Amino acid sequence: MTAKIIDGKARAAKIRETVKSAVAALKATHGFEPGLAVVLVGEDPASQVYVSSKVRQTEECGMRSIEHRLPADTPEAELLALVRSLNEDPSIDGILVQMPLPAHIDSDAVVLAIDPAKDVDGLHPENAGRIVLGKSGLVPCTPQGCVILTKDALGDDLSGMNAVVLGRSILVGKPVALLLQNENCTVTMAHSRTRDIPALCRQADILVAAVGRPEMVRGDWVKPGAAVIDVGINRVAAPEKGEGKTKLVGDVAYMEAAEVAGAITPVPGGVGPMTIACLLANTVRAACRIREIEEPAL
Ligand SMILES: NC(=O)C1=CN([C@@H]2O[C@H](COP(=O)(O)OP(=O)(O)OC[C@H]3O[C@@H](n4cnc5c(N)ncnc54)[C@H](OP(=O)(O)O)[C@@H]3O)[C@@H](O)[C@H]2O)C=CC1
Ligand SMILES: Nc1nc(=O)c2c([nH]1)NC[C@@H]1CN(c3ccc(C(=O)N[C@@H](CCC(=O)O)C(=O)O)cc3)C=[N+]21
Repeated sequence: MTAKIIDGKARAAKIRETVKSAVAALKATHGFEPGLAVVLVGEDPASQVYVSSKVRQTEECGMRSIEHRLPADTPEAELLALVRSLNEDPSIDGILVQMPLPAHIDSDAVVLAIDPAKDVDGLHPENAGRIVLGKSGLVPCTPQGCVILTKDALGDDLSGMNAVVLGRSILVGKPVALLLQNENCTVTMAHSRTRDIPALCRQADILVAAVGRPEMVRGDWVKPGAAVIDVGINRVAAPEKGEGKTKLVGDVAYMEAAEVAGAITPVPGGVGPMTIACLLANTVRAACRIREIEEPAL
């Protein structure tokens, strides 16, 4: 079997078109443009790339984008003060603080300081709690993207399917597992202490890999016909491209898994672009909820 490739890049472009139309309609009927603030502390090169694409895509959708780049040694108090000023700023509807933060900053304290109504990353305990309760809040972007791509592959009704989620981080693994449970999947969460992960994975109709281990999931871990959602973004050496060259690989050994799976997301071009598209959609949702106006279907 050769898997259908789930084109996250194309799906993300479609979401951005919908967001763009929704933003134009809000401007015409309510006279405002949603605004997103992205905060980056330090000079991590990968983070700089993501932040630049977030800014560009926000503007392409007709929204306002504000970027704050702070030096790596910024005191926690200063970052907290910035977050509070963004909370108060009526031109800002969404706040994203890029993770990870430098070690001297307590990231829990920073997330807690974000107004939950503007928490477009869905990381504030209030939004995290809403997912646990199965209530609608602001849903974290990468997990939202994973569910959309899964439904594209398997159809809207995921009831009764076995899902295995590798990884239990606050940003990805845990919320993905909860969202799939809210879709009536039977969900198993695996992590670094889980026994016999390959056998567990072979039970999965939906296999989500979010561990940050390059190509950890092998072809013989995949149930024939399964949907494989590869969240991992790992930069590894690529000597075949020349000395000192690198490439991006996922947490799944793509070529092997694609021989067995029914559908699979590539890296790059899978979950990554969906994350940013969902961030833009969340910013529009936040802007509408803050103003108590009807939300467009996104
Ligand atoms: N596409 C996108 O938009 C995004 C991609 N990413 C990528 O997704 C990956 C995961 O990110 P993130 O969740 O933030 O990572 P974290 O490092 O925060 O979490 C990794 C999780 O994987 C588990 N884990 C690590 N090694 C193993 C192993 N050998 N066997 C089983 N479980 C293991 C850890 O277990 P334990 O809890 O026991 O330590 C942990 O729960 C990374 O490659 C990251 O770059 C992240 C965010 C967005
Ligand atoms: N508060 C917070 N929220 C996040 O959502 C968050 C974060 N911090 N920290 C870092 C991770 C990582 N992340 C990605 C976003 C887009 C791509 C993406 O667009 N990737 C492209 C290619 C990227 C490239 O070529 O380098 C792709 O997979 O096709 C990847 C990864 C969001 N994260």
